[in-house]
Amino acid sequence: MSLLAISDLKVSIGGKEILRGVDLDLRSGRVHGLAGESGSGKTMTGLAVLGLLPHGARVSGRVTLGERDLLTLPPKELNAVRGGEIAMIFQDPATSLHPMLSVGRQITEHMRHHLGLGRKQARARAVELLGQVRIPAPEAAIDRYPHQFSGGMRQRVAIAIALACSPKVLIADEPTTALDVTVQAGVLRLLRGLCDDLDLAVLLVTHDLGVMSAVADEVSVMREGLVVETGPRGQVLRDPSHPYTRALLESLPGETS
Ligand SMILES: Nc1ncnc2c1ncn2[C@@H]1O[C@H](COP(=O)(O)OP(=O)(O)OP(=O)(O)O)[C@@H](O)[C@H]1O
Repeated sequence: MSLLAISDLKVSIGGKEILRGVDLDLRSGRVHGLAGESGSGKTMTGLAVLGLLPHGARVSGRVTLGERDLLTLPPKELNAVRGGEIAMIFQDPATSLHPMLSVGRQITEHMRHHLGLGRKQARARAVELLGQVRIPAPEAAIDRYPHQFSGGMRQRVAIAIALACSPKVLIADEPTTALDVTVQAGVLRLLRGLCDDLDLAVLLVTHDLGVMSAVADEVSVMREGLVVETGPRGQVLRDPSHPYTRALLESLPGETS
């Protein structure tokens, strides 16, 4: 059964149709890959789920989490869902983390705000989270600042912040694109492991079908604001039914699955 269901999601900005009726189902304990060329609407889909579309965007359709349609939720309730039940990580951890605050502060602020934890409790949980994302020596790492970590470690910190309130859904938008190839696999393995261990529903947005083939259970392919193909990874990547998916696969240099 789907945990988060997106149906007939349409978004237009300034009269331009960006999403033209997107359907996607996310399930707990599954990584759902969302592929497609640049500009196809992958990021907008993630932002629409979180109610973070650019000012002036018009949106219709349904985004249901349990009984609730997130598109019609009052701002206060949506705010509680965002960061609480649904979290997002972005491509570049250098820009999503605050440079002047220690990583511990960034994790604990989030928990104190959403969960109302006390300072000591929040710090203990932050150490635990840093361990969970495999940051070495978490007790010392908690007092460091983002620039004192490598790119891969910074993305792990961003993941720890995203997990702080025990979300059910994690939207990861190109989480390894800005990283050195040597650390990409480790971050993907971490995401896969967290999905399995925490029973998270993960939406993995990427233009990289190689990344997709490494971790996704299901794959959807977007083109020009529509999902043109959805299915189990093996089927979509080995035996695609849509010509656009075939063209994407043919543009890859090597084997994908
Ligand atoms: N703030 C904005 N205002 C108006 N149009 C926008 C805005 N941001 C993005 N768009 C347009 O929305 C469309 C979808 O963009 P989106 O970022 O979702 O694509 P994407 O598939 O994630 O691409 P990429 O892989 O390059 O991130 C594009 O045509 C883009 O030009």
